[in-house]
Amino acid sequence: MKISIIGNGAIGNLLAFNCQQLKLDYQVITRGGLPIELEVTDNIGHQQRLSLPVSTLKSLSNSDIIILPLKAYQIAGFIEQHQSLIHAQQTLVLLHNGMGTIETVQQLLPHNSLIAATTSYGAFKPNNNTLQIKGIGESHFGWINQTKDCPTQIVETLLSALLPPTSWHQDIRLALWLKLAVNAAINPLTALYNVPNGALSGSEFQTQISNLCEEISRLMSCLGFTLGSVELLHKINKVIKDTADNFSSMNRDVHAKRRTEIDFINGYLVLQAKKCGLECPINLNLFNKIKALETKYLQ
Ligand SMILES: NC(=O)C1=CN([C@@H]2O[C@H](COP(=O)(O)OP(=O)(O)OC[C@H]3O[C@@H](n4cnc5c(N)ncnc54)[C@H](OP(=O)(O)O)[C@@H]3O)[C@@H](O)[C@H]2O)C=CC1
Ligand SMILES: CC(C)(CO)C(=O)C(=O)O
Repeated sequence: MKISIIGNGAIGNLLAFNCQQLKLDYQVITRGGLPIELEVTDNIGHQQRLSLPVSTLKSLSNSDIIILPLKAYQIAGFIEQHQSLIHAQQTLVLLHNGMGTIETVQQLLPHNSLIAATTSYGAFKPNNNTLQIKGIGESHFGWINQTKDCPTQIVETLLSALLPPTSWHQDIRLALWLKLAVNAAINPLTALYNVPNGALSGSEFQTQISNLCEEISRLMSCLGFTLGSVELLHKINKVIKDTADNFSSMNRDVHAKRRTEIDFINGYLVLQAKKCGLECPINLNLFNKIKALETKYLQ
């Protein structure tokens, strides 16, 4: 069973490193297809060199599983552009922060097996040849679509080995919503105030995060997910504590003047609230503020 990893981003390189350790058959599909020598520092400081088996999109069809560890805003473009290279026997795996891409991929590739996933691993790519594994997290997977001939057990075993510990969910959406809530609180606040995640435990942020949890909990309940705002706050504060020294991905994106994933995080929440006929002023305010920042530097 061959795995294609799309892109040599931070999470893509982490997957490649793990494939290599597990001696799996895999290829990394990059835009240029040029060779990449990677120096990997693992979470306990050990260093290893790795020559990535890089291929171009022409080789995409020679694989059984296609993992898309891309930014949420890159998913639709990738699938639209390369749809003709993907055949119906291939299983796609969406692995990104934020929500809103599943529907798009299902529309574009209705006959493929599809898995949605989320991970709390930490990976940092300071340059094209360096990967720093910052933290061993946990990963959640769930089938969105399964074709008749899909080798379910083999796919699950491979993916479970790649980002352990792994949980497989009958309905992945609750796990995705939980991660969405965590990102909706931590990412925009750390980006707007330019602080590490741990700063959000301060009382000046806790009232706003608590109000945000009430907003998200109300919305989740409208969509059929039961999770009280206190439980949500507890989960967010655990991530704040566990990743206290880290700067969130949105903080880093704003710092580097890159596009953020705000449309797929607070933006997705605002859209869903509208559909439910609910107001979500705190999410909307965070969304507008990040959009204003982004618009200024992306012009
Ligand atoms: N890094 C982390 O620790 C974590 C990240 N996540 C989430 O995982 C997702 C991926 O994050 P991360 O790895 O950090 O992001 P990166 O930006 O490092 O990785 C995305 C990679 O995909 C490449 N890419 C995009 N489109 C294409 C394409 N059409 N063909 C080939 N390559 C392409 C990008 O190349 P280019 O730069 O040229 O566009 C880039 O190298 C995000 O949603 C992030 O929020 C979740 C948990 C932890
Ligand atoms: C969980 C969190 C907030 C960790 O920094 C993250 O996923 C991110 O930075 O995008």
